Amino acid sequence: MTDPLLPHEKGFHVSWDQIHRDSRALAWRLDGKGPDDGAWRAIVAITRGGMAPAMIIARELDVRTVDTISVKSYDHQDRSEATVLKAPDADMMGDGTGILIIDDLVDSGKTLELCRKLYPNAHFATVYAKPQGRPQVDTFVTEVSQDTWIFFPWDMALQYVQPYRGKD
Ligand SMILES: O=P(O)(O)OC[C@H]1O[C@H](OP(=O)(O)OP(=O)(O)O)[C@H](O)[C@@H]1O
Ligand code: HPA
Ligand SMILES: [Mg+2]
Repeated sequence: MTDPLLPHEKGFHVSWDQIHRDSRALAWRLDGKGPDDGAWRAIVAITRGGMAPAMIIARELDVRTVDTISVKSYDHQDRSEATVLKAPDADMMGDGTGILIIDDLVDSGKTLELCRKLYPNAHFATVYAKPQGRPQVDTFVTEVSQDTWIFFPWDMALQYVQPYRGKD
């Protein structure tokens, strides 16, 4: 059966400019919300997707200590069990108090659920959120429907498209 939806109707395509603006908006929401006079002790990016937003947020909030947690949950668009491939510095993390953990998006919530078990007092923030994962995220900017696939600029390239009326 042919799919009734055009590609652009199934996907939410995010440009570099938009991820920059949305990551800045997330930073401004997080500003002054840390436990220590409003300051955050460190930012931890969930690799790989959280790295670009985390860099932008670290710059906006003037946080110089940035670490990573490597979590793998998907092979392309297929979900698998979330596993930690590399943990951040244990002494710095403690139970997560004062740590801002950033990802590009929350979908099923499995990635953040795993990170929350490890660092229960950290603050979890994502740029985008789908409804199923919302309970796992403390702060986000934009919600999209569960059946929308978000395409990030690092996974895309500019290419020619047929005019709309040229399609059959
Ligand atoms: O809420 P969930 O259902 O767990 O999905 C969200 C996670 O999935 C993607 O990462 P992925 O594991 O594909 O790795 P990547 O960031 O390296 O692309 C995305 O960047 C989030 O980290
Ligand atoms: O919608 C998505 N887009 C990109 N990566 C993802 N990983 C889980 N969900 C998504
Ligand atoms: Mg990821």
